[in-house]
Amino acid sequence: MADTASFKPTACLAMADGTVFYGAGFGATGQTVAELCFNTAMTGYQEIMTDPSYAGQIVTFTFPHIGNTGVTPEDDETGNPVAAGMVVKWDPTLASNWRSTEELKDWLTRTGRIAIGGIDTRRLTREIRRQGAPHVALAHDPDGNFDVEALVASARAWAGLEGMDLAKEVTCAQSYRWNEMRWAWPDGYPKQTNPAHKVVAIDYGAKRNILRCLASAGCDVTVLPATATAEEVLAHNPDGVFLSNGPGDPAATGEYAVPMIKTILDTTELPVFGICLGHQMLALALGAKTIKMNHGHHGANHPVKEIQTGKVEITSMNHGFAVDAQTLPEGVVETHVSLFDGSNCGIRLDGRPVFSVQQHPEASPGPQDSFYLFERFAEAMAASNTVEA
Ligand SMILES: NC(=O)CC[C@H](N)C(=O)O
Repeated sequence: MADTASFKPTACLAMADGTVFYGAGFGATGQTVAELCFNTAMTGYQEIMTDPSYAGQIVTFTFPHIGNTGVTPEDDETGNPVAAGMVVKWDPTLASNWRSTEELKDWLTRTGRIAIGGIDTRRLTREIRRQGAPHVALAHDPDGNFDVEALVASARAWAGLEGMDLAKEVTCAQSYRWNEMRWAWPDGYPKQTNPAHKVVAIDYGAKRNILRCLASAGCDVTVLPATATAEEVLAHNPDGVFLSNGPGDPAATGEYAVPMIKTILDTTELPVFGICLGHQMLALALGAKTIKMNHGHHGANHPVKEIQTGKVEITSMNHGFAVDAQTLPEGVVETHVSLFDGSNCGIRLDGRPVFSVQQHPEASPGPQDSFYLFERFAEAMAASNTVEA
């Protein structure tokens, strides 16, 4: 048995309500303040940590074996981890995978992300559900010196994600082209050499695998920064416009993104497809409202029903806000619904090739049931090109 009497914590997680968890720190030292969420996926901790949608959030992993596949640059959803920190049950498992190029611990240290192990993640998850996405301070000090009152005070002082636009911080600085497709054995990521559709993708914090799925569905993708105007989008003469996932409050990001989306909808007949934050902002542009959820959806096995077909897809989810289906105006149809809590998971504009979903059809990590949505977008672009011709 471990000698608990001599255990000296090297990390501390302090919640705004005064609850404190002690554990063993790893990764970077220092402290950070963020919203705490939990993710139930059994694989893909690297993709989760590098998903830009997690800016401003610390992720509790409910699956206990974290670290066992190490880290490889091939699995990054963007350059570096974006989530503010990591909470796990045990010390990270040593990497045991042929694709791994670095241990999880070393990667977190190198990229400046704080982690805490040795936490009763089941108890913590119940706390997150009870309190509803609590604000927390996470500190890692190898000497174990913590000013707990100051940590609690900084968690209390943090303004929270509501009203926060984080897309501006994680979007690309300049536009770029993308032609890499989905992973295919044994070649890794093949290139799309014969694209059929020109797509402008707005990067509110886009995951690479979304861009890969677009390329795999036959798209030649040009990625533009979050603040791109409708004129800048249309200057590329696209066949369709894609609105990406991203962090923060859709209403705050929508202050500049929604007018752009509205102009595209009002002045063109172009197909538009949105995922997650992109879905929420399309809904705002169509006149609906978004709401903050209690503890959100973060996992890789969330059942979503497509209302028209009754078909259920198992999906990847990562959101803390949702479209309020009660506020959808006439002409906007609810297409998908969460079977966990009935929250809205998809909309379409009646009679137009304009649609979006809350789930992550690119998975990464997670099941690929929803890939058909990329094909649907490609089909919509093919159909609208035929009409023009
Ligand atoms: N994955 C996302 O795009 C997340 C969207 C938004 N930031 C939310 O938390 O709901």
